Amino acid sequence: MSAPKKPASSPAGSPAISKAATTKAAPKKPAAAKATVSKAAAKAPASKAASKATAKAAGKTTASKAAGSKVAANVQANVESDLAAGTVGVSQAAPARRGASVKTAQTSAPRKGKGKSGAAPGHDGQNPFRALMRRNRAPEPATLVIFGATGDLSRRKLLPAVFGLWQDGLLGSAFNIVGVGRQEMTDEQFKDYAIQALKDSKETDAIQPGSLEKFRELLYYEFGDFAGDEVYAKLGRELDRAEEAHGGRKNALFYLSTPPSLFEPISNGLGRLELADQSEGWRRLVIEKPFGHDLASARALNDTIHRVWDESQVYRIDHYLGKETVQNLMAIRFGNAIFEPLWNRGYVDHVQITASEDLGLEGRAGYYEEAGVVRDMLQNHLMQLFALTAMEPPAAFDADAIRDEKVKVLRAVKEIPSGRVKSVAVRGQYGPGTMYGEKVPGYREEPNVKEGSVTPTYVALKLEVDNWRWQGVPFFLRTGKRLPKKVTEIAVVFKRPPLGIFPGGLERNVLAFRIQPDEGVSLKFSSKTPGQEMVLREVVMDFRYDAFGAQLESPYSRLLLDAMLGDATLFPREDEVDLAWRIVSGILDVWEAEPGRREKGPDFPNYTAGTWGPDEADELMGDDRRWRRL
Ligand SMILES: NC(=O)C1=CN([C@@H]2O[C@H](COP(=O)(O)OP(=O)(O)OC[C@H]3O[C@@H](n4cnc5c(N)ncnc54)[C@H](OP(=O)(O)O)[C@@H]3O)[C@@H](O)[C@H]2O)C=CC1
Ligand SMILES: O=C1O[C@H](COP(=O)(O)O)[C@@H](O)[C@H](O)[C@H]1O
Repeated sequence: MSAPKKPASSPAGSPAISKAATTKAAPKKPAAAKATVSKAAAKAPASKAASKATAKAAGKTTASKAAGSKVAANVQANVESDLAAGTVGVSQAAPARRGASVKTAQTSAPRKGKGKSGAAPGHDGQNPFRALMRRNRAPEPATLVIFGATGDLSRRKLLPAVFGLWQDGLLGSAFNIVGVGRQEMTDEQFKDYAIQALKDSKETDAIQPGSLEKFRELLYYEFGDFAGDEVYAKLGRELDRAEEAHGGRKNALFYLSTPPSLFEPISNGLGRLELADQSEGWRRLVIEKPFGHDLASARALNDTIHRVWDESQVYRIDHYLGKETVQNLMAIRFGNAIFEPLWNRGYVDHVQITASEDLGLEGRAGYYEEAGVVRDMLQNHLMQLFALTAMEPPAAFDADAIRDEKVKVLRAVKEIPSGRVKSVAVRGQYGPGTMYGEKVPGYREEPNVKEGSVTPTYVALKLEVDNWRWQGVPFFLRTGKRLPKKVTEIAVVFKRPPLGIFPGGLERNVLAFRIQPDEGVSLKFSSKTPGQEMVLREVVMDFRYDAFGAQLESPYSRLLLDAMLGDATLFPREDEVDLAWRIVSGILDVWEAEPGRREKGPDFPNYTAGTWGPDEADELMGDDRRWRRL
């Protein structure tokens, strides 16, 4: 059991932990173990279609930047010249508190896969905004335990996110990772697997020389049947080993990156072996989405989890809350005085929230056939975007103040009983079509989708909020797969001017928060066109997030670090999840009624891949409003 203490070897100067070869008995195959490493290694890192689409999106980013309007270009130029002149109020003298590896990152080539560098330099070639980009707290020594470490999410997102944090020196000293899975593997085999995953993932930061070798030393693996006790007993020994190695407390973050059917057995197993007990160090549970299949199952899951864990130990992850620009929505709303006075029924005509995806099913039929777009995107990501847009200003920027406000506004959403579904919600499923000049199959032709499937891949929804701020202001939400492009945006559309004294110019102003790609904020307003006539046209004032010259971090790295620091601000609380399910459950009840009880089955497919969804979605907006062209 006694693991030798190993000298520091991380780029951040963190002591790495080494496991004595004798600490693990020869692997014994558990009942549930079904494959060997070769199966794991055989899994494709990312589908061809996905990488192609991403590459296209990256290409488009550059193209659309170049094509920005003159106004946009001027505003951008102003921001950059302000930066260069140092007139933006950011102290360049602020000492860098991060480790050496961060300094290297500031001056080194852009990170792999993120496609963003574009530093706007100050006098000394450094972007002064970068001085603000640091975390002043490091987590305590801890073990990150990833259940489902051989899965797609772990391979493509989690391991790269942890590696990025570690390489940036943000994980403090004595951090280590235990992967847990059902496949029989030795530590060495898991290390090989994880290092290969880092090399393959598009999300991995630029790898500093020697980093992978050092990171490898932090990785361990355990396997077993998640329904039994043995695997949790082995985890207990891993925590003893980590404590001996770094002399800290036995802090542990358990990340459930498994199919949802395993959330309860794993939570119970950790409880049975007393691994949720915090007497020897903090213990936290991160749970992936989907959190429940409907309101009843989400409540049952919450109850089961709370038999073992206190709510303060539970971190339900919604990766949209880890996106920089989602957080920037709060910064802009509550860090400025000019927006809040307009943010209400007096000035706002309606709000549009769009999360369109160009990707199709990506081989996830097993999951998606059960979930569909309502559970996959609407109940979680879009409801969170809605809540952040519509909530009242919190009294403080802390977990409970923010989550209390989100809960209040979710509670104010007008119920959607079965009888109202038809008038406020539109569903769709894509048929065959063309994306980026290539033919793509319809949903029903995707591998492993049931013949004649009625699973929706598109939803548009009109939400009404019964409170003083938003009475009479509709919120239109839409999301779908195989739409023409990947774009997530929140657009606050203002009322028209009360009187038109110029030819033209009675357009609605729009404040648009671009969550991804081309992250930023733009304001559309009317301006006089040059010339003798008083003729107005719409122009756009554009702030691009890349003016900061920083690569955007992966949402998973932000959320993992927050969970390790015990900051739950960006994690939905139990009551938020419950309310979001309540809002969508009327829709699910109608759309998933037994064929006999259904008024009329959906006429699927009802939109062509590569188009903006079914026509009914336009009708949902009414005569005087239309979806933004994105
Ligand atoms: N993939 C993604 O992009 C996203 C995923 N998520 C969520 O993350 C979680 C994980 O997803 P993902 O990684 O795609 O899922 P995968 O199906 O790729 O695998 C998850 C892991 O669970 C293991 N596993 C599966 N079934 C069993 C079982 N019966 N007993 C023991 N272990 C099992 C797998 O082992 P093995 O390797 O042996 O099959 C693998 O290690 C899910 O809750 C998903 O909804 C959320 C957002 C995005
Ligand atoms: O959670 C999910 O999100 C992705 C979209 O996430 P994004 O960060 O790429 O916008 C979606 O494709 C997937 O179906 C869903 O499970």
